[in-house]
Amino acid sequence: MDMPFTFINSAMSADGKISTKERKQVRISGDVDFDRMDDLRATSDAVMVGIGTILADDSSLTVKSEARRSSRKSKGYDENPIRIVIDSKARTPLDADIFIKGEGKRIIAVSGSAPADKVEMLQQKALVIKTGYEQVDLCALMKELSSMGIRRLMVEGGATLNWAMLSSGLVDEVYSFVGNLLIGGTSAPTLVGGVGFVENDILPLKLMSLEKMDEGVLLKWAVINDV
Ligand SMILES: NC(=O)C1=CN([C@@H]2O[C@H](COP(=O)(O)OP(=O)(O)OC[C@H]3O[C@@H](n4cnc5c(N)ncnc54)[C@H](OP(=O)(O)O)[C@@H]3O)[C@@H](O)[C@H]2O)C=CC1
Ligand SMILES: Nc1nc(O)c(N)c(N[C@@H]2O[C@H](COP(=O)(O)O)[C@@H](O)[C@H]2O)n1
Repeated sequence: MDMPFTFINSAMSADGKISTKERKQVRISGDVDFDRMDDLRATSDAVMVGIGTILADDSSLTVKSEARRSSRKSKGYDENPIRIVIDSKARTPLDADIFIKGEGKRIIAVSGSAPADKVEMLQQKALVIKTGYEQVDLCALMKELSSMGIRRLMVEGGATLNWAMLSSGLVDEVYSFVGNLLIGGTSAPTLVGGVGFVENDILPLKLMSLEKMDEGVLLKWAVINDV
């Protein structure tokens, strides 16, 4: 089965950090990059984040531009792409902005380790898809998303989900805005977290484009998965 075309979009500091050591959201992008991100959301079938990002940032993942929302509507789509949270243990708060803000479908991807009562509560707010035992089985989930008609998937982090998707060979492209600031801190999350690759398994990239944007640089990379 064809997997969705999947890209990661992220903003990082000049030292590769995507937030602070307290995992607090930092404004790294300028207005132009935020607008570019909004356009990516508006042109995607679904936007995915990890539960760490929901708990840290309370992201709504909505399309901010009214014109883009109207354009989606006029084509018969919901105003916002399907919003997906990767949340093995069903920890997504019921009052999270992702449920409160904006119209459109939500998917909470849980695993067999999610408590039944929490799953039941989430089912009142979203479609709940269960894969895997302890953690969400991302490959199985991606197949299911594909069977639902999701062709273009935007992954918005954070570090742990980025690692899990990349190390499972599920990402086609990575778009990284590099901003004009240094965050520092060994424990501050970087673009890709997780356990990391050993030397023989390091994932190669091909540079697609490089563009000066706001006070930083936008890098677009293709992931070479088949080496
Ligand atoms: N600058 C930027 O562009 C962005 C920055 N961020 C920042 O990133 C930080 C959050 O990143 P992080 O803490 O890494 O959290 P993530 O958002 O990456 O979520 C990670 C969690 O996903 C869950 N998960 C479920 N299934 C899997 C799986 N198969 N593999 C891996 N994880 C899985 C795990 O929790 P469980 O086991 O409970 O399911 C895991 O802890 C915040 O500080 C946020 O501000 C986030 C997005 C964009
Ligand atoms: N692209 C980008 N640039 C930055 O400077 C950022 N701080 C982020 N952060 C992520 O943007 C998302 C916020 O979404 P909503 O505005 O709530 O819809 C969230 O995922 C942040 O972590 N991104």
